[in-house]
Amino acid sequence: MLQRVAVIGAGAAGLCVARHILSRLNSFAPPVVFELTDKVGGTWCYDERVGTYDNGLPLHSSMYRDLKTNLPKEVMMFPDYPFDPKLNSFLPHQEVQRYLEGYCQSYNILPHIRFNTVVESVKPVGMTTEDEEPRTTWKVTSSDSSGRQKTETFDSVFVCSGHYSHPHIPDIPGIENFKGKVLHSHAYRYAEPFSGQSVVVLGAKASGLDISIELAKVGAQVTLSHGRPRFTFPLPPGIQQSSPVVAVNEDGSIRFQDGSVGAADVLMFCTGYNFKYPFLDGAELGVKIQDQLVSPLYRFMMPPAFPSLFFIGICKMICPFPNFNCQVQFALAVLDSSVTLPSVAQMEDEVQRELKEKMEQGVQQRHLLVMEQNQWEYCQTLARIAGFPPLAPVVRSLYEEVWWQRRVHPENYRRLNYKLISDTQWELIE
Ligand SMILES: Cc1cc2nc3c(=O)[nH]c(=O)nc-3n(C[C@H](O)[C@H](O)[C@H](O)COP(=O)(O)OP(=O)(O)OC[C@H]3O[C@@H](n4cnc5c(N)ncnc54)[C@H](O)[C@@H]3O)c2cc1C
Repeated sequence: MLQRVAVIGAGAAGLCVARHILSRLNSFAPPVVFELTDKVGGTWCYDERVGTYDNGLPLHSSMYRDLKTNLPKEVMMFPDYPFDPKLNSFLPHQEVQRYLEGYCQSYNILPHIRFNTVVESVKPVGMTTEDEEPRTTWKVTSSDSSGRQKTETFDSVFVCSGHYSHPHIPDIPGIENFKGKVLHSHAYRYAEPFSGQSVVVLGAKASGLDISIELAKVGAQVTLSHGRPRFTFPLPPGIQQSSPVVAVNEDGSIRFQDGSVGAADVLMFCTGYNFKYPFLDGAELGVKIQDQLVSPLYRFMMPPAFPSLFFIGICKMICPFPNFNCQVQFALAVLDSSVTLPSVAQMEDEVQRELKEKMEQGVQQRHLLVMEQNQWEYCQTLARIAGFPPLAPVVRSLYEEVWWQRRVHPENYRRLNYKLISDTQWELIE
């Protein structure tokens, strides 16, 4: 019997699931992709509004107007679907959106997407038939734009709802005393309104650094406050670094970790996002869903007790599209039984052992889903077990080159253009 798969979200991850299911129609029925907005692309759909949509749901995308990709298209692409070769390596967000629309068209995914439809609940249901092993099916309840609710049954569910939508705001004692504007990068769209203002940007990862540079360009005085080693590369004029903000004093002034005190018009939190899956009951799945961690997940995808529910793209600091592509192929190999999983107890043990090892190495709980260097071996392992082609070594080497360029020239690295010349080599082009 063909398996019925529900996909939550039509961003890059959900589209990737649909694309691979549609190429395996001997084992799977065409997927049902639920998408709460009226567009594909998720994160890459720029929306000038902030706050909520007309239907009152919170806005999903955290995209800002002038964002350019921080990965070159040569490594960012799905390995089986290149970007237009005429484009530069680093792209404005509109080009990524166009790319995802093209992907959708090429694999004829559009007819399988139910737009303006929000998944409200996903529940496992035990099912036993006479001639089969007991297995789980899933009841998925969704509601469309006219509020009509529908519950349908699926054999598996792919959670592709993204994790850059729910702002993480660290607890800062006295923040209620701050007299200026407080916002999170989720609600940042462009720099002009901050011209001439003093802005303390909290956090210096990708968004913190990029937004600081945008703000400085329009004449804001930026204090980039972070707990990382002080950056030694030149920052543009208008940006100074400081230690983390530890409190806001009663008079509204800001206290930093090194004891200094400052004033600002704006506090801009570039402090990342929380995991939130309002349609899942973690306890029922044996999974703890915390702000910064979802665990245990076998191979960073499946709750051990429910290996027909898959989280795609949950890890941080990865090369997203290639990573999704590996996870999806692995997950489908599990579903069509070309991969046999260990027992539930063994999967649980393995995840707990890995978590324990990381904590013993000093990894903080909120960083347990950060993959960074381990992502390549992870993808390699998925490919080996499920028998699909591994990522070409050039993806890693160019990714690492760009990573280094970004650290040294955060303002200028996007001017470079690259060309892949083989599976193992790239070159810099004029
Ligand atoms: C500011 C910013 C810059 C980035 N820059 C880069 C970059 O340069 N290069 C790169 O490779 N990656 C970048 N990323 C990472 C980016 O998030 C991933 O590349 C990728 O787009 C994530 O895709 P996704 O499908 O997992 O999630 P999303 O793109 O977030 O898609 C999730 C989809 O699920 C839908 N959805 C959510 N909940 C429900 C529900 N209950 N029911 C139905 N639908 C639902 C949403 O509407 C959305 O369409 C960036 C991220 C951000 C936030």
